[in-house]
Amino acid sequence: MSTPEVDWPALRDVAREAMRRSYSPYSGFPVGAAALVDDGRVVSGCNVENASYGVTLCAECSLVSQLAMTGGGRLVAFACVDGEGDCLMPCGRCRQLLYEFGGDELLVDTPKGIQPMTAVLPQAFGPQHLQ
Ligand SMILES: O=c1ccn([C@H]2C[C@H](O)[C@@H](CO)O2)c(=O)[nH]1
Ligand SMILES: [Zn+2]
Repeated sequence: MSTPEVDWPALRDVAREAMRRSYSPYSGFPVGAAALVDDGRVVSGCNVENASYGVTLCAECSLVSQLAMTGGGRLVAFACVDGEGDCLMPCGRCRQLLYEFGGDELLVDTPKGIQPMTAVLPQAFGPQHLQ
């Protein structure tokens, strides 16, 4: 899929649905994430917090778990929303997490428009560096 057809409004809606499943009693900051997979599947996730705050899982963690558990594949488009349903940038750790499964071509919904991972995580470290 070189220039993937992405239904961004639909992907954002899936992220908003996922956000409603958030377990975030400590921050009060629910997050939902959704991604299109190269076989047409859509995977999603929400943040899951913990009384030991640092153990918290970002929404992207649950998304990549769902990716693996539903058959793997490559991420081609990603959207993340906050509790208002507005576009949210993934944290630094999650950019790395997404890079593993989407690489440079992964398209990310940002407040500045749709951007490739090369803009979201420039000069990324990835599996290619372990060769
Ligand atoms: O990329 C991000 C950034 C933050 N959060 C969550 C973690 C925490 O539960 C809350 C506040 O940081 O937002 C995510 O799920 N993804
Ligand atoms: Zn994160």
